[in-house]
Amino acid sequence: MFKQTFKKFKKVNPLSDLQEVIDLDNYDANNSTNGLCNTAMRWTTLGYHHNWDTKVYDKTMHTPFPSDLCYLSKYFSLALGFPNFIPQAAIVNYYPIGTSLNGHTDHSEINHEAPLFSYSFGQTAIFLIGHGTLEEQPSAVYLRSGDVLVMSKESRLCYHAVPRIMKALEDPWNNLFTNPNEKLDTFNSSMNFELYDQLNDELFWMPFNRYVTDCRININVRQVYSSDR
Ligand SMILES: O=C(O)CCC(=O)C(=O)O
Ligand SMILES: [Fe+2]
Repeated sequence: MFKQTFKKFKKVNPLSDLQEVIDLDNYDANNSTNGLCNTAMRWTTLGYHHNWDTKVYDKTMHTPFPSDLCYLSKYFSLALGFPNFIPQAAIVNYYPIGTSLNGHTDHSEINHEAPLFSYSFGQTAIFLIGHGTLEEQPSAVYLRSGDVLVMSKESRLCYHAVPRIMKALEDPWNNLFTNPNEKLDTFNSSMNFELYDQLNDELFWMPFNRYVTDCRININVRQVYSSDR
């Protein structure tokens, strides 16, 4: 998934600010910079692309939604009582430590009944979740690597923000792949085994590991329309 967003979507996605996050084509394991000393927040979009200028999803701007992210989101939506959820669009946010995201609501989707699923990887975020107006006090929660946040029902249209990315106390992303039996988990039908095996290859994993050592990646998945179009 990260490889896809770093490499493929960087090239083909017209609505992306993904520059110099990791240059996989020219990555040099002995060079400590490799575009990683990036201080700005970057983003890219998947599926139906959100146009940040017009704030609408343009139906003509569509690229296939990644199947692994689709399976994952359907798994959570089914388990949490939203069996009709259709993953149609995602925003991938890349946050170096020290960056932030201003308060906003996500209301550009036509369908506000469907939940929004948000996955966090790498460094820890302080996430503020507010209410329907800016007058009410928000609550603060940590979003750590592996956390899944669901915004559904009344929270779907609430104000939220990421005021700070902080250094995580642990790096669980580095001990995920030690047990081969993990391959037999729930997702094995949707897993890309070739990619999974590459994760044990230190050279393959190194650029991603170096990136999440100082940065956070958030992927948030939305249903835009009422049905599949
Ligand atoms: O990074 C996060 O946890 C939130 C991102 C977000 O709110 C958004 O992309 O709309
Ligand atoms: Fe948001």
